[in-house]
Amino acid sequence: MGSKAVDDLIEASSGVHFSGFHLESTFPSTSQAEQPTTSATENIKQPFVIGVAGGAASGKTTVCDMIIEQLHDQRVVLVNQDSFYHNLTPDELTRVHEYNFDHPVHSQALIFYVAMNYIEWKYRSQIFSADSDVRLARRIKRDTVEKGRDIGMVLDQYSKFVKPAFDDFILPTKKYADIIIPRGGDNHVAIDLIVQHIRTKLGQHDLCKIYPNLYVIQSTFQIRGMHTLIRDAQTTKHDFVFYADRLIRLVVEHGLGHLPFTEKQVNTPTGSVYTGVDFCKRLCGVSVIRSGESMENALRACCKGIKIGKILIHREGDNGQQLIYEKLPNDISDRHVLLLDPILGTGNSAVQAISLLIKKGVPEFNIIFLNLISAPQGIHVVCKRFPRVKIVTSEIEIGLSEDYRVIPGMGEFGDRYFGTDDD
Ligand SMILES: Nc1nc2c(ncn2[C@@H]2O[C@H](COP(=O)(O)OP(=O)(O)OP(=O)(O)O)[C@@H](O)[C@H]2O)c(=O)[nH]1
Ligand SMILES: O=P(O)(O)OC[C@H]1O[C@H](OP(=O)(O)OP(=O)(O)O)[C@H](O)[C@@H]1O
Ligand SMILES: O=c1cc[nH]c(=O)[nH]1
Repeated sequence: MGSKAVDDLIEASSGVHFSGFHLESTFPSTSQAEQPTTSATENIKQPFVIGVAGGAASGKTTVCDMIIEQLHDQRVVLVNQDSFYHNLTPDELTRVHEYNFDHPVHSQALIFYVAMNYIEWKYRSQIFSADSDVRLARRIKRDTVEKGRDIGMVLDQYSKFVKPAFDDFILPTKKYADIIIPRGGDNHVAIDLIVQHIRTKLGQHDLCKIYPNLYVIQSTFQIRGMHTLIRDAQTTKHDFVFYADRLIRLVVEHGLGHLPFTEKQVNTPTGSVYTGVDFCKRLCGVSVIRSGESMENALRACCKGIKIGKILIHREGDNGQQLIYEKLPNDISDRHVLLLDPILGTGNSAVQAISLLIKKGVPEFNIIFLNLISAPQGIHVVCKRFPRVKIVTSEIEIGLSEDYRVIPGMGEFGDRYFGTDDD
């Protein structure tokens, strides 16, 4: 079963097993997402499988592609039954028009067909286009125009194999469907609802429940307004810096709130005693050059005279992370470290930076990583590897694009903040 679909599935989910019907991947189940645990690595092994069925050319692939595109989540993959056909023997190839591709027994897709009927799916969805005429018309068009087949053969195959197989194997499964999508890819409302549902199941909205060390600052319309401005491609550099600075200041203040404190009493001018707390003394900042440097002023404005170290990581594509430069306080291992970088994308830069801090003797639980926006992928990577590092962010994103840009994101933060973009 070394098909590309299975390879994609294995590649997309680290630690995946594919044996028989048992898939093990990194998808969190809802029940797990609802129960925070202390070990973030323990609770993310359950697969979430959606079975999709429907007549030939009803739009299954189209709908699945649309859902996957909207989800922007590398954890979501399509396992297409078409990838599981047996190779035809030379004898079968000579009589290919007599071969019933639509009968499940003639392909390894049988296991999926059986699974569809007998396994207790997390969720079954079924797609039916408005009627069989539409499907037949689409099939004729696809097979003659795209595959160059003769129309007589297409109709012959339809009446001999496609229609009976639909009646025998597909239509009876309709009663098990949780959702029926009329009009396939044209049904944007149904697709949008399914996308929202999967997002919830994947915990994209609620990563804080999976990872107790992830803190997203409480959103207000002011904060949403600032995000709207910095994400808008039309925003001028001047405004981008102004609103990014405002947001950074909020994130920094929130991050400082996670430092330990000691109780302190003071006498007020009225002669009364006020019982409060004393700020944590042993701390420093570390900025990831260069975007992280945009957060230094806010940290200095909040913590008078704070020491700030620097780390430069060179990034080539997704994998070429390389530590180029570091200058850190000598006594960093005795300090709480506020790690500064406005963007958490794949998490590779953050992993490099945090690994260096740990190598320098900083305890993992003394590191607070401050950023403006975080992609779920980066959160998973950092939280799994360093479950005791705190991440403070102002918004969680939808995901990453194929070239590892944060989506919806705000483009190249460093270029927009420091004015080195082309415009
Ligand atoms: N107009 C229109 N065409 C669609 C729609 N959905 C799918 N199609 C077209 O119908 C054809 C078949 O769609 P697919 O998504 O490949 O259907 P499928 O159910 O995966 O097909 P099989 O793999 O043959 O079972 C393609 O040429 C699509 O472009 C739709 O909602 N409206
Ligand atoms: O999570 P990752 O996928 O590693 O991406 C995040 C990194 O990308 C950005 O820097 P960038 O490489 O754009 O450099 P810059 O700060 O110099 O603009 C950001 O400041 C992070 O360091
Ligand atoms: O989307 C991204 C990803 C990395 N760095 C950025 O500035 N933006």
